[in-house]
Amino acid sequence: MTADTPLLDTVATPDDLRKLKPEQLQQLADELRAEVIDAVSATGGHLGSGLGVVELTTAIHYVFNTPDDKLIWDVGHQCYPHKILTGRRDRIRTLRQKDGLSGFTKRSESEYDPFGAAHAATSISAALGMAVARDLKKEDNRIVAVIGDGSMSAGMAYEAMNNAGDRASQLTVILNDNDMSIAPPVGAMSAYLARVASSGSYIGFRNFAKQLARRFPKQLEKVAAKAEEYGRGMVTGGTMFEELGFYYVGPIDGHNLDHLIPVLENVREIKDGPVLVHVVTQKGKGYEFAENAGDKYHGVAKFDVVSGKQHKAKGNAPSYTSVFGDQLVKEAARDERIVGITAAMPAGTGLDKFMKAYPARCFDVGIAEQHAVTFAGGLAAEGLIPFAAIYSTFLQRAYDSVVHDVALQNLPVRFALDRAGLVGADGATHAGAFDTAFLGCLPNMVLMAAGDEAELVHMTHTAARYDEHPIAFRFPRGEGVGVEMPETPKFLEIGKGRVLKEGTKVALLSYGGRLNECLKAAEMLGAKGLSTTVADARFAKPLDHDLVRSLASEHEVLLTVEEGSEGGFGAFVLHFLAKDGTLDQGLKVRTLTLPDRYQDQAGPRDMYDEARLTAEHIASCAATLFEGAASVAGGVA
Ligand SMILES: Cc1ncc(C[n+]2csc(CCOP(=O)(O)OP(=O)(O)O)c2C)c(N)n1
Ligand SMILES: CC(=O)[C@@H](O)[C@H](O)COP(=O)(O)O
Ligand SMILES: [Mg+2]
Repeated sequence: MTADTPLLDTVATPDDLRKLKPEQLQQLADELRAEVIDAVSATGGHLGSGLGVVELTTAIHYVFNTPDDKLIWDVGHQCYPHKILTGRRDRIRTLRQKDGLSGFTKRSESEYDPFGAAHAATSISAALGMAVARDLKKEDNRIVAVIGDGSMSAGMAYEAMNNAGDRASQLTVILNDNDMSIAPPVGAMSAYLARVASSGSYIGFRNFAKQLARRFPKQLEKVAAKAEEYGRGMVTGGTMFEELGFYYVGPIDGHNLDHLIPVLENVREIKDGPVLVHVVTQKGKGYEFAENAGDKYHGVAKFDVVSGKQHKAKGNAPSYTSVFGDQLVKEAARDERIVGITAAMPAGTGLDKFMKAYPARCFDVGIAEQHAVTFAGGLAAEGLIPFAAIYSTFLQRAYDSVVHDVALQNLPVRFALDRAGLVGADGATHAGAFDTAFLGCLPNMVLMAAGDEAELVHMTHTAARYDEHPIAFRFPRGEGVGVEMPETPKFLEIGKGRVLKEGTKVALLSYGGRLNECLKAAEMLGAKGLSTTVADARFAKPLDHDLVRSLASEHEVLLTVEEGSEGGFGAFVLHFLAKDGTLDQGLKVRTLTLPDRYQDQAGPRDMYDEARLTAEHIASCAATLFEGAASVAGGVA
């Protein structure tokens, strides 16, 4: 450890923290901040959000009796200071690495993480569930949820507040308002919070304590309470939360421990009903390079602490994200009906380029995937050509919108599904594992997966011109494989794959980003005398029946290979072969998919190795089958 942290060195758990005097807490917070910066400089990860909640984390653990009192972080990307204070400091430099600490809160990791997260806006619902469970069990602990202003743009937060505001259960929601999401925040709610935060000076804790004394424990008369509510609303602007049934407190300077601690101490005494504490913080606080950066160092590579310079590896090929973003801009120049939609991820999805080129045609709807999809449905219904660019994992949020609002009505929404397959350091919560399985069962959907970055150009072009059905195309995180890029994009024939290499004994049928591994596996098999065909299915739906049939009938072994879960492409191929009668003729067929479990974070290569989806594993599976074994050791069933 390089940071000088004499006080922090005495704090292994919140119990130690609670033995400190209040006047020692700022020093502790300063040391904690230095430790976070130092650790993340060595691991990379989410930095700005954690730096912004150093004082808040310190204050919460000081005031609340964690882990008996339950602390639930929304998303969990800001939880590194929390991990350091809750017995995990000795492993903090293993963050996001194989066998190391998760980058998010995780139940299996610590009793101080009562609810796992990584997707936004789950905290209030989970906290309310815990509060109600506590009441039913007649226990007496406190439940605290911390949610960011960006995550407050998600519908689930309001569904939860609507439910909580109607109940008498103790629940504290801390709104951590740093006026930032991943990108600058958007929407009317964000504007409202900005107005509240700037509407007057931060509420002093003395003033606040007086308010509390007036309201608790003796309930005010209904009319008097109403009057007080509106009076406070005019001063602080928190009326909206009050209308939802929350007792609103704030805004409070979230970096001022002298304010935070007494306010939280008072809030801790409130035993009836939900309270919302609005704290204002600065993302990246205390590290000038983060404070000054446009993205506030939301997510960083390893970096040099003194210069702030990140060690970003120079790619050998363009990233899939940038290939998609560039091609969409080209398509948009040709057809002004093309519009783009992102749910708070303009840079991550590559739509930032489109947004810059066509600001009036690009919509950041906030962290609202469900709305994004139905909104795209509305655009499509009126004849526009919407591209909903959403990470595979976040589309999970929007499943009914895809089914009910798009597929069932056969509206030609284009889904650009980035981060398909394993993503590395973000681990299981962010793996794009399931989209082929959950989209492929829907009538009307057309599904494509890009085998390389040139294919992604063609698929973006194809999606832009195809309007018979909703169409989704998936592509991996990170850089492409380095293939030559096409000068002119092609319109791909719907439901037709291609053969890249012809052989006679083994057929490898790839769907998506494992294509290059299949080509390498074919070389390995060739060296063993097993002549191998490699085909790229391009489409999971409609499936290329002629291609599948010919691969099945002209080879002794057929492997399907995909970066997706069971129940996806391989299952569709097997289903077709079974219906077609081809399976009755002695073909040896295996479906290579991600394993049927959630894989912890590691480098992507290691994760694919563990999933047995590298060239070596593919070749070994085929060779073993060819030699007559029924399955491959380790269990590709
Ligand atoms: C459902 C979902 N959509 C998108 C994301 C990606 N994402 C992670 S953090 C984040 C911004 C969160 O902003 P906020 O809650 O204000 O936290 P801050 O980083 O500002 O502390 C987004 C969009 C996600 N984790 N979950
Ligand atoms: C916490 C979160 O959901 C995002 O910050 C995510 O980690 C970004 O992932 P990418 O780095 O793949 O864009
Ligand atoms: Mg924020």
